[in-house]
Amino acid sequence: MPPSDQVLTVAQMQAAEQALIDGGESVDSLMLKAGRGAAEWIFRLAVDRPVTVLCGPGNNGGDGYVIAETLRAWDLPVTVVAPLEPATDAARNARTAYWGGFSAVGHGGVFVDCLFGSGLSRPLGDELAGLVRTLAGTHASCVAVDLPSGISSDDGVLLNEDLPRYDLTVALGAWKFAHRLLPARKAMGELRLVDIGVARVDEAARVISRPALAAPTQDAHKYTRGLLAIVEGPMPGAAALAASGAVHAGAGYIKVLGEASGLPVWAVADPRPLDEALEDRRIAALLVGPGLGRDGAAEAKLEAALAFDLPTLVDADALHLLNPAMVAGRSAPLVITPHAGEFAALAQAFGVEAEGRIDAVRALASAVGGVVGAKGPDTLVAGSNGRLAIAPPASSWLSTAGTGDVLAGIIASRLASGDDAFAAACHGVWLHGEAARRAGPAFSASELAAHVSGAYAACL
Ligand SMILES: NC(=O)C1=CN([C@@H]2O[C@H](COP(=O)(O)OP(=O)(O)OC[C@H]3O[C@@H](n4cnc5c(N)ncnc54)[C@H](O)[C@@H]3O)[C@@H](O)[C@H]2O)[C@@H](O)CC1
Ligand SMILES: [K+]
Repeated sequence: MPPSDQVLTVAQMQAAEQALIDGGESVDSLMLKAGRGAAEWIFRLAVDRPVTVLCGPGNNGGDGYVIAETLRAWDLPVTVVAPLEPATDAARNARTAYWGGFSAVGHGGVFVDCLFGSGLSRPLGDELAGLVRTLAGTHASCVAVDLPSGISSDDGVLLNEDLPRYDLTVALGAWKFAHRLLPARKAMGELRLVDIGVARVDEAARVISRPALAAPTQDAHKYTRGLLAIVEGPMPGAAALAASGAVHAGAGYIKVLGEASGLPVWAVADPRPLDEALEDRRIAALLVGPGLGRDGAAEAKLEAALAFDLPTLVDADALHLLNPAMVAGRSAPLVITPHAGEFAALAQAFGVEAEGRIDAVRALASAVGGVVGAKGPDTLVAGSNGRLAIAPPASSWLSTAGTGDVLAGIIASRLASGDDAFAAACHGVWLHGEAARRAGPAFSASELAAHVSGAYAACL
């Protein structure tokens, strides 16, 4: 089986294919594996309906001829639409080996898009884009092979407007970024992966999967499990929500540095001046930002918190105050969790200029010297060393107020429990997504927090 959690760039995919070719495969043999693997999924979807395969000029088109011939041999009615001649040897060979018919358009059953895959370098011209739309509109089901045509593989950007939605996308050899990132992911329907023998690529991005977490040891006490201190601001509800997320995610003791009115009874308030409160040597990790405000007092609190050089998560309001001087000279782990708006403010404060979202997230992690959890419907986690992880799709019900505070509490709790910063962010993102799945529809942030322990139980 291919490593099903790895996500490859086009360049990494080409290098992986080259490694297979160096090991004795040929492009033609890889195309046969890819095409036949895809044909199996299409056969299941088609049942006995006719199939129209749209074949482009490159190796994605070559896959299309293999698919068409395989389905034809399995007695499905198949036709090929080929607006462009094959332009690679492997695609030409695959076309020669196809014994079925051609037509200008097909209609009825299943449309299989093999026009372009990872080699698409520019938007589809009007004629080709129109053909894809027509075929999608005249068939009951649509399947994309490797990628829907018109999508940029490395960042999931749509190169054309009004692209069709597919029922199934069959990825070949490995996931590409477009399979995991919006807006492309929205167009793909169900995702399946065909094994062509691609090996593990060490430096590849990963999809975040269920972590293996430990239960407290027999001799554990609240301090060995980790004391998380949350810096309170003028909006204490946010700190309380973060505390609720944190208590279910591993830390043994949650302290709120402030007046902490309205806190749950299990959280301990420390109303002393922040400098004094931070002297507590038992603090294993700090969370600063939720409900902090953005005024001078908030800035002073953030500065004081970061100066203690403890494992720290900076979130929410504090992300609008963070600047390079505050993180210079720190050596303890740092995690920041900006949503898109906070990310833009940080990119400006840290002078980050990058082309696409992935490069920008990596560049910010490097500039901050920590881990960035770039929150959104397709959350990315980047380490300052270039490591990258992508969250699995999560419940859209997470789009409600306070869920970010809960996430901050969960990740900070993992930091207090001893996870390294990258693991804390990945584990936290997974627990948060799983808690949302368990919470079902239309939950409040506090209900979400209550489901974190169930998500944790799934990791034991
Ligand atoms: N390289 C390999 O060993 C394998 C590749 N496979 C398939 O090969 C695909 C990649 O093949 P290619 O690199 O040939 O790429 P594509 O098949 O995506 O097509 C690239 C071709 O289309 C042209 N092109 C790009 N954008 C265009 C546009 N907007 N309008 C018109 N022409 C355009 C390019 O000049 C090139 O000739 C993968 O997605 C996968 O389906 C699989 O068969 C497995 C093996
Ligand atoms: K395609």
